[in-house]
Amino acid sequence: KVTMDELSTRPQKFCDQLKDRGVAIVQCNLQRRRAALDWLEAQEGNPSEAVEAAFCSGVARCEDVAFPRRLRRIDLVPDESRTTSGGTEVLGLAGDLHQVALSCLNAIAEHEELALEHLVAPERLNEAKEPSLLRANLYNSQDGGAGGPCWHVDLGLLTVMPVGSWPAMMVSPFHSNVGENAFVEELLDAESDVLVFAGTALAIATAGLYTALVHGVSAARLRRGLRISLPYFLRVRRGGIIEPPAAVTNTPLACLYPAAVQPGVAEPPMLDLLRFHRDYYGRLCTRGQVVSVGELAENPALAEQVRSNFYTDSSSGS
Ligand SMILES: O=C(O)CCC(=O)C(=O)O
Ligand SMILES: [Fe+2]
Repeated sequence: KVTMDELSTRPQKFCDQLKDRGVAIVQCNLQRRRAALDWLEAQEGNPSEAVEAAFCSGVARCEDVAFPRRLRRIDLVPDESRTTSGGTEVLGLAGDLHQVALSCLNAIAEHEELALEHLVAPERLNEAKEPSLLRANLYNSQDGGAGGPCWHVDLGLLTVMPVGSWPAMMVSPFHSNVGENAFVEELLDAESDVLVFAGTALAIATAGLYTALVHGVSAARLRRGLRISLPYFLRVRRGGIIEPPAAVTNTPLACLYPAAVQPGVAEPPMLDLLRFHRDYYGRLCTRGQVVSVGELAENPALAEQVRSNFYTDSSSGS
């Protein structure tokens, strides 16, 4: 386990763990976790408008989704301002996890001598399509788990995740050194530890030095009752441009797993993610079947579907 102090004093320890196992464990302040879970649990049956109304505009979004499985998602961006009613602990937790995520990103930036900090900035939900946010997933135990574990990678730079109501997340055997236990949350002290792992954007920004962790959620373990998980996603800000590290510009980035790479658009490749991944992985990924970039390129009908149906952003231009 890595302490918050060690992130700045011994960044290599954290970076080695992340690279070797695909996931690192960081000890931090999780005082608000329990109260946040309690508050969220009470929101299960509330109308989504009522959940959002507990926060200032642009801070919360509550959606009941059916894909890839039936669940309620409460997204919260860290925000200093007061809640209008309740929800203080969960908003505070979002802020705490954001700080942990930034410290982790800084450790990578320092150890790898890469400029990464400029890629992130606080944004409200109405300012960016997919800003950095805390996502409370409220899984319905009636779902049945027909979708299986829904293997996927997260789209952002880093995901920081405390233990949910109980451990159910599995890390995939695709990652080389994951170890014996696929249920990595079981390695955590719920009161003080978070899992940290990379998403697609970090894989691109480091030219594959760090790879996105393939993970999913055990359907069997969701049948125990209402389970809440609390991942915090640190993402590239709107307009943030990732330039692959100079030393490795010849790496064929398209093979690093990211969906948003468009080979040959610029030399050396310049990538403006523009929140493409969420659409790609979140909507085109069926039952964990990630569509490859090559497949997209060879299938004009699919490409057109992505362009016209998913890749629209009326507020674009910044
Ligand atoms: O619920 C979990 O444990 C993991 C959730 C997750 O992977 C996600 O929301 O991207
Ligand atoms: Fe995930």
